[in-house]
Amino acid sequence: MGVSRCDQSPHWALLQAHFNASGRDFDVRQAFATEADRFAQWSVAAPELFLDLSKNRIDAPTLDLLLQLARDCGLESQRDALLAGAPVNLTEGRAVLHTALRAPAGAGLHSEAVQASLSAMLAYAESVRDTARSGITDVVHIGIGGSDLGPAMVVGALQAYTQPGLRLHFVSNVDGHDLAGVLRDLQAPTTLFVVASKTFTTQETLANALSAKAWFLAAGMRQADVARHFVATSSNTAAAAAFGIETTFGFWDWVGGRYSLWSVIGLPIAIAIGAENFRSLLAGAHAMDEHFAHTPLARNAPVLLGLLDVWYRNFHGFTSRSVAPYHQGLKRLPAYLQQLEMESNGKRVDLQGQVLPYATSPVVWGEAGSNGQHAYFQMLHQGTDVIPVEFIAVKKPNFGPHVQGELARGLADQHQKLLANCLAQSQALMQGKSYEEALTEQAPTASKTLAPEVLARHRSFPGNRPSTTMLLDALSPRSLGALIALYEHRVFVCGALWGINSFDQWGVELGKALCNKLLPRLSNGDAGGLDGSTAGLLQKIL
Ligand SMILES: O=P(O)(O)OC[C@H]1O[C@](O)(CO)[C@@H](O)[C@@H]1O
Repeated sequence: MGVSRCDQSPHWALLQAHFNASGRDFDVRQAFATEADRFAQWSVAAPELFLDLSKNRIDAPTLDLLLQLARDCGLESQRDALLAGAPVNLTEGRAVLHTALRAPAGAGLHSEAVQASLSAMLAYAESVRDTARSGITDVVHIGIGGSDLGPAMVVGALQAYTQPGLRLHFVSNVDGHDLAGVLRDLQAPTTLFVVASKTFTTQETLANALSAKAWFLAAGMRQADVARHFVATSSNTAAAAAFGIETTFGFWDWVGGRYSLWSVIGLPIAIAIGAENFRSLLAGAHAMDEHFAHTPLARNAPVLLGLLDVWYRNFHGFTSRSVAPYHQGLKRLPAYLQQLEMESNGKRVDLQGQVLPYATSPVVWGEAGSNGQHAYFQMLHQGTDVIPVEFIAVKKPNFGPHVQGELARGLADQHQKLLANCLAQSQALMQGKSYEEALTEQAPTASKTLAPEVLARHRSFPGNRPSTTMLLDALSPRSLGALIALYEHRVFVCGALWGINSFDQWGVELGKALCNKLLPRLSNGDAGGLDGSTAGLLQKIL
């Protein structure tokens, strides 16, 4: 049966009944005790990564119902429509075709245009990388949201693949401290600015670009130099030209902002890691696209993750999910995922505009491990909320060619510690520590005067806290491409079941409009007609 929303499927009610009967009390520890092959049953090999779902509150009957729910919602036909370029972004009347950007030459939609755009962008990136000829030592990428987070996250993750002597900087915030901090150590003659904005109307980006240009000219450069030192990436080439930028790498309206790192918006990535590595990034993502398109739902990694998200959000009522990448290079991944997931699925009406009676996007948050362990993991282990955690571990480190000898041995040892920490955290979340165990334990730092029973209650852990572990062999352009595409498709799966448009972002418009109205008041001091709080704050600022 085909329904446009998950709650219209009979399996929605069946899932609720199943949750009430057994799902609520599901204990992962018991599941491991009774299912000898639980790890094998609940792990999946997908391109470039291995997914261990076994520490989640899931069993075969639950998955079966979730799969039936997905089929009722037409997940496969919705996926096929997305990949075929149907206008699935209903409210903007657009196709959503980031997958076409990573299809091999000759395959995929718009292939000719995509390959031409890619080749031009990569050729330019290579010319910048030829620092002896280009004279460029620093590239400042100016953009925000989807025109910043993806490139910044990928460049950070692939540091080991970057070229010495060519530094990438990312400026996004309208707060001038961001640009000022970056410009402090730069020289105008050796700096290239890339102004990235799909619409080329974004306040933050245009303000930073104007200030960057003013700094450039004030440093003794001529107007004629601007052409060589400022380029743009945008789907609004006319606006970029009107802004005074001669060279713009264009792209299409069917590339959503938060899905745009695969397009010319990825220029800083290509400058950082080179054309060949950029193509590997695309190839890794394409491999995941193929997995998503052709693997049966029950073994399809993004589908399984998406179904688990629905199970946790709509039945268990978990309000957030924490992402813990155990690789310092992935420290910006949580921020990137916040836009990908929360801008995509932070919606409250269905495709017909009807208010939804169920929850959609969870809060997504996190920090690189092991740092997070010393900040918020206390709450994950003993707090009152259950928050599923997603661990990302990388088997082999790659510190770069400068790491040799004793340092290499020391850092390899640190990597073992990192992996042990990662495994230990998911183990501790699941295992917990019973009151009885805590009672029998000696804790050297514990109070000697407090009753042991009271102490044991403070020192016990409930356990049964769910987690997923994603394992990558190495953090390479290819594996990172696959990882990002996995997340993109998982977000799509959730949106498809929830019956929402995952590809618009009207929710950010109101704040933008009000900001434009407030801006002159900060100069003229007029607080007339404002609400009491905003008027009061304005007067305090002035
Ligand atoms: O690339 P642009 O057009 O400057 O937009 C930047 C970002 O602003 C948003 O429109 C809203 O925050 C995002 O969707 C987008 O990624």
